[in-house]
Amino acid sequence: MTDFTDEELALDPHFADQFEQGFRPACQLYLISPPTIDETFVDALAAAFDGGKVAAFQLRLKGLDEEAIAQAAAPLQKLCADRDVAFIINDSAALAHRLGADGVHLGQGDGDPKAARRLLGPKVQIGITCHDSRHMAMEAGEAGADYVAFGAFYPTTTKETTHQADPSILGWWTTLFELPCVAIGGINADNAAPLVAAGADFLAVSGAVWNHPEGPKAGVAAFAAVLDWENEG
Ligand SMILES: Cc1ncc(COP(=O)(O)OP(=O)(O)O)c(N)n1
Ligand SMILES: Cc1ncsc1CCOP(=O)(O)O
Ligand SMILES: [Mg+2]
Repeated sequence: MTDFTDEELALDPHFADQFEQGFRPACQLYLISPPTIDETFVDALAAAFDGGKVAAFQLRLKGLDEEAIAQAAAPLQKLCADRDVAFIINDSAALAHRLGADGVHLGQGDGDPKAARRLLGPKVQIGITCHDSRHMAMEAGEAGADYVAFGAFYPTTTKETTHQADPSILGWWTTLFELPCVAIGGINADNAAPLVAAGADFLAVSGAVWNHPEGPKAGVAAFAAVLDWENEG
């Protein structure tokens, strides 16, 4: 891995190209599936979409083989297409390619982003986990990612996490780079405001929606308090 010096951070031509003071769209919701689902989940997902504007949905099913995920994906991918929500596959560029998904999310151990780009072409979104690392985020940008994901910002029971991110990394990223950044980890409607204020382009959320006491529609609707949905037209 390359180590970037402070001078390189300031002068790297690739990143300098991305530096713009222009328009940045308002922060949006990026919904992540529960780690396990059953055949009724498509109804829960439709209810979640009824709660407010969801920009992207990630199918994140842990411990299932590719065939089982592909089967589960079909009705969910159709619903996303009908509701104009980007359909993102977790972990596997090969599966995203097979399904014709709108994107893939890759962790640091989920394969080479450049190989994923070669497989998926320029139109499919590639997101990369960068934990709390500025270095990983810049490498992801250089490798051609469409977004970088930082986290976990808050304690979560959805995934065992070993990295804790501070909101300042979002401010640092958005000041320097145009490439969107995603905040993830234990985010709910009550603790999201500092992440939005720091510059998160997307809030990636699972438990706050699926475990909301009044159901997923209310879980999504609760984010209206922190996301500028009214101004989006
Ligand atoms: C938007 C987003 N950000 C981070 C992750 C975590 O990815 P990874 O580190 O590969 O861990 P798993 O999700 O695979 O357990 C994510 N899925 N989505
Ligand atoms: C997948 C993932 N990666 C880092 S934290 C996390 C879990 C996100 O789920 P929740 O919003 O329930 O904390
Ligand atoms: Mg992964």
